[in-house]
Amino acid sequence: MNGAGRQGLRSGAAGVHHQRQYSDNFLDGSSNGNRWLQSAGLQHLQSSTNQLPPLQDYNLYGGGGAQGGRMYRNAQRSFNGGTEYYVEPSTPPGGYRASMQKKNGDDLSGDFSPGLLDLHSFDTELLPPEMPASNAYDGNSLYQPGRGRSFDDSEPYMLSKQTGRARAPENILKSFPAEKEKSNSVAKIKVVVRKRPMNKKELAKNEEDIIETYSNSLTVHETKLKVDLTQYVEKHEFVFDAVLNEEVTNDEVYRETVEPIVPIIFERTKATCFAYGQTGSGKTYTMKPLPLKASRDILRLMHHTYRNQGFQLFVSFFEIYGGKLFDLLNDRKKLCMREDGKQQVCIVGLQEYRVSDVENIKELIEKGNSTRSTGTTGANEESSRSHAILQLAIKRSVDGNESKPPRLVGKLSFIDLAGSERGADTTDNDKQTRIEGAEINKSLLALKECIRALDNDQGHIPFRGSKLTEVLRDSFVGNSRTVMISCISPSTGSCEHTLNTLRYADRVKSLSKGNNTKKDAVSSNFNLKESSTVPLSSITGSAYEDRTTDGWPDENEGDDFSPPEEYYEQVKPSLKKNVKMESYATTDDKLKKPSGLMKWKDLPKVEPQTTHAEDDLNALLQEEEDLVNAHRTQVEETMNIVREEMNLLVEADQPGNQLDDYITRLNAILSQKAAGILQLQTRLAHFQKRLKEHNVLVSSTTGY
Ligand SMILES: Nc1ncnc2c1ncn2[C@@H]1O[C@H](COP(=O)(O)OP(=O)(O)OP(=O)(O)O)[C@@H](O)[C@H]1O
Repeated sequence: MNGAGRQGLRSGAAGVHHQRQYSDNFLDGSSNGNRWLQSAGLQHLQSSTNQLPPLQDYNLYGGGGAQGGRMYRNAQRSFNGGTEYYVEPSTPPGGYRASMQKKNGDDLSGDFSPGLLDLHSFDTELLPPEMPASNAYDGNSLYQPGRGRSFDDSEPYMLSKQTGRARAPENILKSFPAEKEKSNSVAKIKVVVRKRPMNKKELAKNEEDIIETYSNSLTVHETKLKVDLTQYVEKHEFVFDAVLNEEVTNDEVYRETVEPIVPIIFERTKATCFAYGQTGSGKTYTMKPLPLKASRDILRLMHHTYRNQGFQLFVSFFEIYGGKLFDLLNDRKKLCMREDGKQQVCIVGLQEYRVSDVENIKELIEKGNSTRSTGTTGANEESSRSHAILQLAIKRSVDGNESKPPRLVGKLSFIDLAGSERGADTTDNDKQTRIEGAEINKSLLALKECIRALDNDQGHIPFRGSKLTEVLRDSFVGNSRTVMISCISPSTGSCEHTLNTLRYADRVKSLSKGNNTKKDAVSSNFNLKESSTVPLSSITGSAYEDRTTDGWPDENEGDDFSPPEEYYEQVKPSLKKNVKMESYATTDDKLKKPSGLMKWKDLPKVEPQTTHAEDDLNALLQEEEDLVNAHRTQVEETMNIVREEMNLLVEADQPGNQLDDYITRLNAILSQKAAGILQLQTRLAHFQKRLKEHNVLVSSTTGY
């Protein structure tokens, strides 16, 4: 990984070379900075400071061709013609109405005039909470197509065209027992981790599964080298709202993440669900089924709980690539984002479709996916540099008036983020790659900041941090919910990226009020002894063979993705016999760690021979890391403060600006700045003192 290795520590007296990998800088795009601490009485220390984030990169913007995109690239067009459906694009103010029919698999590219989706004028403004019942109308009648199939309330809904099976409304309603109560209990921010199974390549390379999962926590077992070159395992523990292991199906993922927020988007809530993680960790696999499942539930609610209340469902799908927007439901038409006088975001030209049955939605999602994939060169390298955003908007006509455009009630946005490790590519020699890496960095950083602001009910939300957060602006104001799914790969080779992903998730979680996140055990505990004495035999691996050419079972084959029985019989018979559950407290049976192979048994079980000197050095290293982390946080905060100051200056220039208000806010900003600097200075002084205590001399010169 670029920008990973950061420092080493040399113990002169012992004559040994002690190295630790820092892997926390993917967000900063820091390059291969090196720092060498040389232990005291032993040698002096030389430090270089190039590990700081290249701040100027945050200003890089734009660039990028139009070939991004890979979301759901494995999507198959399972819809086989023969089904007629009707899709209505959104009706912009004073605009047009277009309809589209599909028969026998005809292409979807209808004659759509580009719509102007003005999020401010009629979209972001939410309806008042209550609408008089007398004004309610049946939204379906408004767009009842002449031909094609639309939802008819009188018929048993959810009649599957493929199977012809109808589901009884009572059963369906069971899934939403008490929407209102549910909504109150939905956390503002939910951080869920999903671990994917080992794939064929990893198995072929004899890689090990280093992630142990419990119901809401996990442990990463990182294999490291001790000073005497013996291996040991360092444990990193994390706690999240939920941890979903490799046996968890997409259905269960949906139930854990999105299902609880579906009912509350009828209650004027905007919710965002995004997947995050390194390339190949399962973001697309995880995100792909969610919008369809959510739409299905939304339609159920619309046609039962909220029957005849005039709700309508709209779909749009676009991607951000290199800071530019492309409409995935309109031949990758380039879109532009504008801000009006009231600082409301408009995505000019974004096509939005009104949908009334699940098949419509499925078609649109598949169309978007295929547009996305055909827009790429087919190389994953390129595709994982774009963010894909699918939005489901619930609208309602004002006073049942058909001539007026419907107003937004709530919105559910699904975001398949670019591979997180891409953000580290800012050192790449290729300018374009660097720009993209910087944009991804910016997006991830800005997303975290927005979530932080959101959860703290902060007045100022740093949307402008990136294109992604600007686009999602209206999802971060008012009543909103965020679900983050961190996708991780299980294998040894991905350890560093996995830790990065988990640390990012951990930060997001720790921003949340009332979080219960335990810190990464290693970052707060440098007890080498403890991490060395992990009972290696307790680590179980689980893997099973994939069935397709790209190393995975076909993700479209259904949600159930469990290891085939024959895998145990033919591929790893030992797995079945060696099943051994360690006595981990697991509250939820279905999330229990699957039985698996005892791993790392070949690894020498070295008793750590840590000396006092080594402990001291490790302690110093840890403190050094803490200092750098604190510095990083302080830089992030300074950037926010500077943005706030700039806003304040802009406001100060406005006629009629209140001097009192300006003075108060400036005072607050300056105090905040001073407090941040003071805090860092104190920490630095403490670290210097510790270095002195251990006779570590810090030299500012380059020589040893
Ligand atoms: N939980 C899972 N169970 C089975 N297969 C999975 C799982 N997660 C991911 N896969 C498979 O792993 C491969 C990579 O997953 P996916 O394309 O979703 O990764 P990604 O994180 O979206 O990568 P990129 O950022 O490059 O797009 C795919 O073949 C997918 O089917």
